[in-house]
Amino acid sequence: MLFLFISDSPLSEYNGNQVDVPVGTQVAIVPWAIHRNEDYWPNPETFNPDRFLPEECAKRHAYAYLPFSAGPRNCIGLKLGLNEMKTVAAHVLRNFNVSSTDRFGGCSFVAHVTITPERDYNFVMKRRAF
Ligand code: HEM
Repeated sequence: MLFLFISDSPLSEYNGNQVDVPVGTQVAIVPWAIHRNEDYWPNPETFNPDRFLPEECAKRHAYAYLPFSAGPRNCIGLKLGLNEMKTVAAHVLRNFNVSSTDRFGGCSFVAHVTITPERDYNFVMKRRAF
């Protein structure tokens, strides 16, 4: 799926395999919107890691999930980034109980180069006893 922003016209959505793009068109691919498209991600705001089971991934369009972009100019740090995140998450969760009074549903975000929380969120980290 490709979202086209054509000049100042409203967002148009295209669901086929090819589209004619007029000269001068600015094209923006919006992963935030793609990752919340109910056609690919039912209840998109629900935390459901099972979405990423191999058999579930096989059912989806290859470009339905684009955190590292796709194609010849995708992120060269993809594997390093994923491994770093898993390593940090494993170390933190192994050593700390993490809680928060903030709820994800109450979060709001602003669009910068990357999408950023609008404000700080408080977490409590208590070292786990072994
Ligand atoms: C969670 C971590 C990361 C995310 C979500 C991420 C995401 C992305 C995305 C979406 C792009 C494409 C940007 C575009 O369309 O122009 C990109 C490109 C790139 N990323 Fe990452 N990235 C991450 C980590 C890293 C790391 C760890 C490195 C290097 C060690 C890296 C190096 C690059 C480079 C060099 C490009 C440009 C590739 C090119 O234009 O051919 N990224 N990244």
